[in-house]
Amino acid sequence: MGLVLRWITAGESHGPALVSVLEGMVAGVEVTSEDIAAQLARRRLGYGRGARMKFEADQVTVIGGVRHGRTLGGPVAIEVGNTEWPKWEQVMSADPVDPDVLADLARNAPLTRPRPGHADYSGMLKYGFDDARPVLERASARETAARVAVGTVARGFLRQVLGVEVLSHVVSIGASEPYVGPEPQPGDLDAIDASPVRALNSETEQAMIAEIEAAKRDGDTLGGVVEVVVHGLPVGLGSFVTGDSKLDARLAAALMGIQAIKGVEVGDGFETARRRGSAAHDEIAPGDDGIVRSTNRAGGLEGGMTNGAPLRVRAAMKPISTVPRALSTVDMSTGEQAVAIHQRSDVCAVPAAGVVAETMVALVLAQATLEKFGGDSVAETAGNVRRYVENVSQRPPR
Ligand SMILES: Cc1cc2nc3c(=O)[nH]c(=O)nc-3n(C[C@H](O)[C@H](O)[C@H](O)COP(=O)(O)O)c2cc1C
Ligand SMILES: C=C(O[C@@H]1CC(C(=O)O)=C[C@@H](OP(=O)(O)O)[C@H]1O)C(=O)O
Repeated sequence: MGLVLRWITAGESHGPALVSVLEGMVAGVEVTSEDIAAQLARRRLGYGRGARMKFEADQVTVIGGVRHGRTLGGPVAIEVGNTEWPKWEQVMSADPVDPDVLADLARNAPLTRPRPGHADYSGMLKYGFDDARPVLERASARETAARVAVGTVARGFLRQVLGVEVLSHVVSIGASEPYVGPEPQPGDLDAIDASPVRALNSETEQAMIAEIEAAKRDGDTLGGVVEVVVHGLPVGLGSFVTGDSKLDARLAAALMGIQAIKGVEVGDGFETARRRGSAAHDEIAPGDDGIVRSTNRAGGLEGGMTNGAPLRVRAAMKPISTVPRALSTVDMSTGEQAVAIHQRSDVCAVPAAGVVAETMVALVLAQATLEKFGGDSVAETAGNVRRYVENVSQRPPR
């Protein structure tokens, strides 16, 4: 399947910068460096993040594809500078480094003890490295900053052509009781962002904070579950005709592509598998203004297509792999039992993962929107959307 919208990132966690390119975006999407910086700032927040979030800043430079606050139709390229770079210049230099300096670096900071739960072990074997540095630098979730940068353009596009906002909230952290209640509305996003754990209500928020505090005290780490919700999508994004055009498949792949995401649920997900069919689907009834459904167990997706109900997908994040209470491993240079390195790390990054999950959903939805409606400018795509929405009849025949 040829994809009309593509994105790619490059860069290492402690390199000079991360870069991302978004190809296939129409002209006329309103986006500024401030908009990108604001999304990057949301990704840095959250109770339980580690020291690096405090002393490092994301420096945004739009390299191409945008002029006077609007996209031009060509590839959009964004750089997110790592302000920590001066301290890492020798360790991460792209050019050969003096062999004595290199030997010194290896002696003082040998990364020969792969950390369980990270890419270290398989990456060292696969690429033939005797050191985990070249693996962890790219495997690090620092890379998600570059995704959030181009995702800001996708969010602007969705807002302008479909009038939708992509939002998320944290459902649970560790063993905290999952949030149960009405799904968030676009107007709730500011309040969610103001919550230190991006929770929808204060009761779940307190339970989540308590979980993080307890894990921190025990030298441990946590994962959790986030939910992404989009209201107001038109019917028919994605398709049932092939497996790889199904929107649920594409959303799942995009969410699973986020570091540490180990499970994805669409709508009621795994809970649906426990129900009988009569209590698992969303019955259809005629309403005054088109058809109505009294439930949304499917999370707005049937047959790989949006069905007009709010889109609702969840992603489960495993606990942070770099556990302060060091895990057992093997020193690859000696073959001896050892403990994994721990210098610093997040206790919990679930609130940040929610912002990254929003980003991935926004990118996939922008891709599916461009596939269905085409166009080279916001005006053209929005016009195509308007004609379709006017013509598509959701009314049952009378
Ligand atoms: C926003 C975010 C922040 C993360 N921060 C850390 C961290 O500080 N320490 C850590 O060990 N893992 C962190 N991770 C997870 C690892 O990057 C990830 O588990 C690792 O690269 C292995 O990949 P996998 O879990 O997808 O198999 C973070 C993930 C995300 C999404
Ligand atoms: C830098 C970010 O996240 C990092 C993701 C990460 C990991 O292993 O994934 C490990 C930590 O970095 P370090 O090992 O340098 O302390 C996090 O701070 C970021 O999100 O901007």
